[in-house]
Amino acid sequence: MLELKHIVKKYDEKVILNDISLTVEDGEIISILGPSGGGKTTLLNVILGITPLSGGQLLYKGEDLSRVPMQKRGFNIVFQDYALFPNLTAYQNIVYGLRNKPGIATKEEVADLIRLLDLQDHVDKRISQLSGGQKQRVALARTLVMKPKILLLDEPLSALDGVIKESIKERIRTIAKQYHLTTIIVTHDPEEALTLSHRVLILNGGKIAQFDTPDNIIHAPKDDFIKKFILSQLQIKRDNIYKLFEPGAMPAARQAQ
Ligand SMILES: Nc1ncnc2c1ncn2[C@@H]1O[C@H](COP(=O)(O)OP(=O)(O)OP(=O)(O)O)[C@@H](O)[C@H]1O
Repeated sequence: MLELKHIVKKYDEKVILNDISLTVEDGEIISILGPSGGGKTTLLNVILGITPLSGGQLLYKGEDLSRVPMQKRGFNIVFQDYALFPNLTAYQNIVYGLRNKPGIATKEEVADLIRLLDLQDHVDKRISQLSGGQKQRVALARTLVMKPKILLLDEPLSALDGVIKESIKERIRTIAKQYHLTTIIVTHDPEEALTLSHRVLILNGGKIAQFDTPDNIIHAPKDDFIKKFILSQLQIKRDNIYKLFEPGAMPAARQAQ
C-alpha cells in the first residue's frame, strides 16, 4: 500500500501540490488526470523520488520513503518519450538495467515479458526501425524486467493512435493483474483515465478535485469543475460519434460545401 499524507510541493513560494492525501492499494491502476499545469507530472515525480517534497510524507508498506532517494525506492517510470537507447537493439534496451542488477530477472522471465508484450519479432531491430507502439512496448518491457514495486507511466498512450492505444491499454491491464503491480498513470485524457483505471485522481490547481472510481466520477461528480472539464469533454466526444452513425449523417465539412 502506498500512502501519501499531506504532500506539499512548492517551487520558490508557489504551491504546486497542496495537501495531497490518499492511499493506493497493491495492484491498483490509478490515473492522475487534470488540466495542464495542475501538478500531475510533479506528483508522479514526487512519488518516483526525483522531486523532493516540501512537506508531508510518502509511505510504502508503512515505511517512510519521504527522504529515500529514487534508486532505493524501487519504483520505476516509463517516460513519455520512452528514453530508449537509439543505438542498441530492442533486446539490448530491454535487458540494459540488468547489467547493474544481474539476477533480478531470469532469462525465462525476460522471454515471458517479451512474449506478453508481443515483441518476439522485433527484439533484434534497432529502435529507429520500430513503430511508436513497438517502442512503447520495449520501454514497458525494459522497466518491467527490473521488477518495480510500483510502475509509473507518464502519458503512455498520448503518442499512439486508436487501435494501438487500445492494445497497449489491454496490456497495461494484463500486466497489472498478472504481476499484481500497482500502476500509476499520468494522462490528460478523461476517456483514457476512466476506461483504464480502477480509480482516478483528478487534480486541479494542485489540489485533489476528486479521487474516486470511474463510476462515481461519472454518476456522482463532486463539483462543477469535474462536470465541466471532465464530463462535458466526454459528452461532446460521445455526441460527435453518435452523430456520425445517424442515418444520412454527413461530416460537417461536406455539409458546409
Ligand atoms: N522545476 C520547476 N520549477 C518551477 N516550477 C515548476 C517546475 N516544474 C513544474 N513547475 C510548475 O508546476 C506547475 C505544475 O506542473 P506539472 O508539470 O506538474 O503540471 P501537469 O499537470 O503535469 O501539466 P501538463 O499536463 O501540461 O504536463 C506548473 O505551473 C509548472 O510551471
